[in-house]
Amino acid sequence: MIERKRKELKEKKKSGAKKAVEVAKAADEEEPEVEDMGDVHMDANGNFIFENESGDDDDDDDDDMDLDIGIKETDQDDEDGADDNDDDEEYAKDLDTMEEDSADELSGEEDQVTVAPKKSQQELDDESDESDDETNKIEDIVNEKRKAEFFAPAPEMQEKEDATSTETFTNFRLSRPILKAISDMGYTKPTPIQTRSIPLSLQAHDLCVSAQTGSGKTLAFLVPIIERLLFRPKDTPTTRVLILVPTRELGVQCHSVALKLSKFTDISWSLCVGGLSTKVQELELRQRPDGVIATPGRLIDHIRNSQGFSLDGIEILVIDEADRILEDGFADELDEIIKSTPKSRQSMLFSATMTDKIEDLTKLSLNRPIRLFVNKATALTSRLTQEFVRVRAHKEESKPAMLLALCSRTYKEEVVIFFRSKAAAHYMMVLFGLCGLKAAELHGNLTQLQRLESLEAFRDQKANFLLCTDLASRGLDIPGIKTVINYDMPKSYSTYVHRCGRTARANQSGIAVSFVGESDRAVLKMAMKASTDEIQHRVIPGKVVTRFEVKVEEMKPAAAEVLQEEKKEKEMRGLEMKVKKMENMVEFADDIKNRPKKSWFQTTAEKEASKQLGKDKHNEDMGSKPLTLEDVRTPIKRGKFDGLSRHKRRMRMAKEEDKKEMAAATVAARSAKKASRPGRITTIPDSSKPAAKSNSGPQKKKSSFASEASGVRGKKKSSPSGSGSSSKMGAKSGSGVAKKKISNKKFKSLGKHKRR
Ligand SMILES: Nc1ncnc2c1ncn2[C@@H]1O[C@H](COP(=O)(O)OP(=O)(O)OP(=O)(O)O)[C@@H](O)[C@H]1O
Repeated sequence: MIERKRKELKEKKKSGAKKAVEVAKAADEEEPEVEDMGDVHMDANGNFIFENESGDDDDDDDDDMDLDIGIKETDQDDEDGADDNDDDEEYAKDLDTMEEDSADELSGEEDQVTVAPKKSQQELDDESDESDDETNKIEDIVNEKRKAEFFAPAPEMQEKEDATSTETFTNFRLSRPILKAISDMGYTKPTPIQTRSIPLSLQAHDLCVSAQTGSGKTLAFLVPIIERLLFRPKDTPTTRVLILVPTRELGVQCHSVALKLSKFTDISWSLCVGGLSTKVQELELRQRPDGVIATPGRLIDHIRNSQGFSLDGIEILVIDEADRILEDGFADELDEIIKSTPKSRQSMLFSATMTDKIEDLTKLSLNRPIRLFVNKATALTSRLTQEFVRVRAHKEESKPAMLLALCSRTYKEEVVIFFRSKAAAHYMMVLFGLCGLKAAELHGNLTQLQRLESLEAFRDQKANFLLCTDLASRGLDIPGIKTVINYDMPKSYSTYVHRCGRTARANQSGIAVSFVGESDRAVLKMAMKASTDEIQHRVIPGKVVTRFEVKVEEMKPAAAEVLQEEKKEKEMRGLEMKVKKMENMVEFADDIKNRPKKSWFQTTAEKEASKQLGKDKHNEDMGSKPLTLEDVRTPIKRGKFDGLSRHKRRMRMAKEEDKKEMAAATVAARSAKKASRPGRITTIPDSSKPAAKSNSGPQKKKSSFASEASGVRGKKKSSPSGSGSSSKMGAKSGSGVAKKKISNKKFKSLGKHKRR
């Protein structure tokens, strides 16, 4: 009796699952294409067309990733030899829960925020493709050995975690003027990284330093530099210190801290970054300032073209955000800079995501550097709350509405919002303006003046929102930023760390909210793995999103008008500049002819290639094989298994081999069978038979965001409650239309083994 009942129940669930699969599949086929933000254009109807500016294709790896909710996992269970019915039951359970928890069904107007259950480190490690890879272990051992040879051992005291407790700045035996400046700036105790690195830096050790964002690395390198500069020989002015930074804004910021710290000294600093007057910088450099803070490109320009300027006297070189400068297409510039400085210099590298890869570091000709990794376990502080908002593939176009909902209702001030492209940031800036939200933008399409003005407006709280690209992701220190929103999730975890690090700085707390789409799960997974704290899942009620979608629709014509006007203005400005240039060429013809020819470090094409190289390398997520510019100049032939992890590559290769063997065996069996048959006399084609149906069409993958975000994968048997928290997470759709959209019409028509 019990057995019969159980069977009936199973049958019922099974048919329910199939029905759900059908509904989901049908909805899936209605899904619109995912919109990719890029350059904004307008069509004849005033609708916006986005062109992907970066040319990046997010979906490269999707085929290789286990992304599906239910379906893929069901298939996996099949491979494992699990019971078919159980698979369907589990899948049905997912879908059922999703219907219950759909964001559309949220009763109030309030967002729903729940804690995503955290996976144990063991579970996450087990999932990792390469964690149990024997070859990796050997590689790790070899790498560790190489590192032990390359780095000098850190002094014992450096390992103490509570190093700050009794330390004060006076313990470093700093000179009075600098202690006075520190006290003037309001600092009483050094931060852990300052405690550890300042004494070593004062002893002129080479350093590779990694410490959390906002932990005071700038002071950690500036204080000992200024202290040492106080004792410089003063007979001939020489530029002894060079600080390299990746962005102009970071240069401006670092320069301002250096000036404050040197306030009571006679130490001079010069700022050499792009976008500011080369002439003024040239004049300053001629005075041989004690220290120069520079971006690599502008510095090269000065080395080559500013008379009398050289790096011959450099005694201390600092590379801030060193992993960025090492990876981001700066390779050739960095080479030239390193070659121009004396080998005897002291070198210090700083970053929150500092690489300790020997291949990257050897080119800097470091002298047995000491590696200081403070809080190595996580580059993000525990004072940061991480939230994720799921964006389903078919709801990508609702992102502007979701963002406006978030910024109008929840996070209303001191918010930095990151976009993948300049155009997307600007488009949103227009929408924010039309909505009456006070915003400023910061990206590479602005002039340097506009960039600095935007920063100032945001700093002075004249703007509540700063809409920016990754230009602002590193190093910027704006006190009081409460929230960081990743409108587009970055492609690498290190960028995620730096973006989130714009908040929760210097012992303050902060929130990072990320819109996570189907292609962003790799970074989400890494964030979950790296986080020692709870991660929240935010759901914006469907009706709220719909309301803002209507608003966005209504604003489109006005936004189009604004963009159109801006375009015209830009064209006018371009024309004016051309006219001015021609006038100058006529007026100063002699002068121009007699000027020494400027030498450029890279041609525009080479710069582009270099940039692309940087992008690719950056996206490799802390890099693996060092690429050369040549790799970019000559198109790389991609192998069949390129880009796959070793584990996946081996799986694929094994599968292919199995396939080949099977095919060979089938052919052999067929020909043996054929050979044993008596020979035919004639063959009559049977036109009445229908052609065999092909079921080999491409298979669309399904989402498993819920399981990723909740930390529970598809084989829900591990959940003791049996409720399957993954299904719960999945149900809380950001847009609240979960039940409608997972379709399986196409799927249903196929046999289960053919689905695979
Ligand atoms: N000893 C200190 N005591 C209190 N606050 C400090 C101290 N040192 C630095 N700060 C403050 O901490 C904040 C972050 O410092 P800083 O910009 O140097 O961080 P960072 O580690 O370089 O961050 P990022 O990795 O994002 O570049 C600044 O606002 C700075 O004023």
